[in-house]
Amino acid sequence: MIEHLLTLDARDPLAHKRAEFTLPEGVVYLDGNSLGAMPRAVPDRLARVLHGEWGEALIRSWTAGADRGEDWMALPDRVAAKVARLIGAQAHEVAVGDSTSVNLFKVLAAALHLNPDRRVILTDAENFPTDLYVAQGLGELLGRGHELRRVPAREIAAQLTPDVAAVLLTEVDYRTGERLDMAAVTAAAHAQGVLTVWDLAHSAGAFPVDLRGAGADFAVGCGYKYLNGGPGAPAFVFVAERHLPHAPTALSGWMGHADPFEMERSYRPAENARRFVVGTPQVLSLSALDTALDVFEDVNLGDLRAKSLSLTDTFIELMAPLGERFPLTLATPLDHARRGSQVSYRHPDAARVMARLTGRGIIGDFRTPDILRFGFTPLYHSHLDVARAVLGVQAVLEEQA
Ligand SMILES: Cc1ncc(COP(=O)(O)O)c(C=O)c1O
Ligand SMILES: Nc1ccccc1C(=O)C[C@H](N)C(=O)O
Repeated sequence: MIEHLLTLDARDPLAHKRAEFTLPEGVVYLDGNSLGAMPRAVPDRLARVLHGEWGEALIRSWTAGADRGEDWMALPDRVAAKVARLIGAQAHEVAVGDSTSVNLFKVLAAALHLNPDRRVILTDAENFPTDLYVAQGLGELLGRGHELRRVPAREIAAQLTPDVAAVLLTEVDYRTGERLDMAAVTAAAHAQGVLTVWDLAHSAGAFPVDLRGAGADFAVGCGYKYLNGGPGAPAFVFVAERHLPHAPTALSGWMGHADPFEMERSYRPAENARRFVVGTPQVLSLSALDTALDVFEDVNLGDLRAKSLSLTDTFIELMAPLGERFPLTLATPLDHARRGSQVSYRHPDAARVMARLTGRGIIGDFRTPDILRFGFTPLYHSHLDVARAVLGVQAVLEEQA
């Protein structure tokens, strides 16, 4: 078996990418779906921004290099263009800034505005909490009788009734790693006059996303997971070109204005998705994300997906014998089309198992109530790492038995 894994690693077209990350010795880091590892080039970039651009050039950095598009003002747009490639969007459909939660509020507000005669936001009952809270809060704030209707993900297509304004879904479930069929759900929603809002937190950078191909209306996602932008990295927002002229910005700030330094008395939004940038761009964290995204520059996204599936297949295969000896139940679909880039198991004592695994340097996540979650990152994992992780799980389960 080990020979087979070594052969897979020897043939891995992405093997060289690992050297572009800083990872601690002796750790198998299976938590890039919560906080991605640090790309090696980030500290130097931040040092340049801190000492040169902030320390020396000071206020001039907002506009210095504008002719080459290197000014701080254009930084959100440069980062947006890099994200666009990873999510199958055009650069002018993407904006970067704020958090995923805040961006969710903006696009959901726009979607509800574009579908004014309907009052239901349909969502997966098990959606990530922030998605549920933002939708609930926005509905209450609007004070027009909006209802957040939570149904099991599998029933979404059957629940697209004429009262539904928007469907809010996370493409890859944060607990089980189950991936929804974005194109099919979007087509079904559109057939019923429903707009779609996709949360790509566990998709962007994990595999190629095709928002345009799917015909999606709106999307958001995190900068700090598979995009490796660092803790609290700015998030992204996608608005399909056809909605841009009509999509209102619930938070209309001066940095989303068509010409911020004109200081006009009334708001005139930028024509592109830049209108969804609200206030002053977070230059330090945007710079880290900008450099982190360069890691993807020479990456073929088909290779990324193929390797992700090979890693998760290998993990599932090597874990199978443990499932016969211990109370472990696979929670992730075997079907490739329904899988993201993580594998999860249910275990009655999952919290303790994960604490012990972490103690051994196998870092994954426990998710309430009983989920052991292992995130695989095709840019910095080898098949040998997968085997090390399984040996760690075996040791912990044997210790606990
Ligand atoms: C599906 C999903 N949406 C959103 C978030 C996070 O949103 P924020 O970055 O605003 O905390 C996460 C993880 O924290 C997530 O898993
Ligand atoms: N942003 C965080 C801050 C602190 C701890 C975890 C997170 C996560 O991102 C969790 C992740 N969304 C998850 O799917 O579990």
